[in-house]
Amino acid sequence: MNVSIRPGSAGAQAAAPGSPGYLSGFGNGFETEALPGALPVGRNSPQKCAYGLYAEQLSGSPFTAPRATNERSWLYRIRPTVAHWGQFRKMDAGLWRSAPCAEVDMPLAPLRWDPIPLPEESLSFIEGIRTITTAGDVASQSGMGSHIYLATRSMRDEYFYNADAEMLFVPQQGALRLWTEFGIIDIAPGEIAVIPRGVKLRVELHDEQPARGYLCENYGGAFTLPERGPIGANCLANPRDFLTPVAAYEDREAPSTLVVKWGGNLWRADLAQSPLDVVAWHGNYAPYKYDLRRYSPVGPVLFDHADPSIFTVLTSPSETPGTANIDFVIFPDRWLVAENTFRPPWYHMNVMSEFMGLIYGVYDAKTGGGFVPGGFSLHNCMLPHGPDMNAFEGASHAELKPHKLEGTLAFMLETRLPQRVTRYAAEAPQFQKDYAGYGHELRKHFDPSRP
Ligand SMILES: O=C(O)Cc1cc(O)ccc1O
Ligand SMILES: [Fe+2]
Repeated sequence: MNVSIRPGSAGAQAAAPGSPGYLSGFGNGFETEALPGALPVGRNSPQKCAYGLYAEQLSGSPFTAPRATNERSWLYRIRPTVAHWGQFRKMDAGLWRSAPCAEVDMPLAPLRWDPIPLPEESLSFIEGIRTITTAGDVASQSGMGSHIYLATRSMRDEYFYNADAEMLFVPQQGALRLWTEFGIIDIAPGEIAVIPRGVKLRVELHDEQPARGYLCENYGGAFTLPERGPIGANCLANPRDFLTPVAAYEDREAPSTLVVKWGGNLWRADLAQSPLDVVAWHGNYAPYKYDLRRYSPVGPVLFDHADPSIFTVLTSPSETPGTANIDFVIFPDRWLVAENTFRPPWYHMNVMSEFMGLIYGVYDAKTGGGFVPGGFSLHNCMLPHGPDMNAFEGASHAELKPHKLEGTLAFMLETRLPQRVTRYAAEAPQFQKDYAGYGHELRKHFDPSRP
């Protein structure tokens, strides 16, 4: 295979031999070329591109979107995408579902699952997607899907792109190498990657070790950094920690397949070559990765428990300001210092719907067991939830000296739209039937004679 990796612009992060190189920044206008002079200078569409390449624009926003949300890149490639096009046939989507998907009714209750074990069978990333929840409508470009991926084999001559959604990868076990049209991204648990709508890729397993993780399909507005408001110019997720790959291409003529997710269905066509043939590119519409341990949390330094929005890494906006299509929120290592405060999350009901996962460690609202790494929970629109009995009793009596939460990383996908559970998730043996009643373990402490 002819694979070329070559950092293209000043500012590329130094790459160890064999590892990909990256460009730093969020939403920058990047430029990178794997062969010198492959990028046209000062123009996008020269009469003839260098090296006999084709120019192709990939538009992630309408042409007329305001500058702040206008996203597009120019790709200089061996063949334009239209030449990587075969006879597409609808294929079995396995356990991958898209909204709207009203397969089952679930009890009005908090819902939780144990981790789905990695199977022995051979599963590529695409074959191993199991949808847990869907929200909104893929055709109206609003809402999301939450999935677990289980992968036991690498995609070799198999390529994929998602026309329905931007994809947020949240690995929980095992490392992945994402070979994208824009270059190569390596991610491991603790890191995330975002692949914009329409970007082709194949997913390899590191050392062929099986991998499991969470995948969010974002049907709506592209993920962006939240406003920092009075926090100012620093902390939370800092733009420089987002890494976009330098250009790398495959010049590979071999029988291959391209799977496209479009309109909630999967379609497959045969190709005679790799479509990851982009030799150079420039623009602001590109995949990226981020190490969640670089997140600089800001929180209460005197008393009370702030809203979890202080831990927003990325937000997918809806048309209504402050009302996210999806907020991607994390609960990372941090110091708890608040005085005279019940420090874990409070009991609450929320118009937003909360899907949670645990990458590692213990989540401070659920110390009684049951929410374990690889597991997940759903606290849907206006359904009550909060700390379990163990967490409540512990935090109500704890000595309030500064305490560090360490070795923990939970996350939440919080959407304005109610989430529907798939039949697969409802019937999975990992569904915890008794979780619905955890609130009943909370004892009555009321005593009118003790103010
Ligand atoms: O439900 C949860 O555990 C997530 C959550 C955390 C928090 O600190 C405050 C509110 C909230 O919904
Ligand atoms: Fe919550």
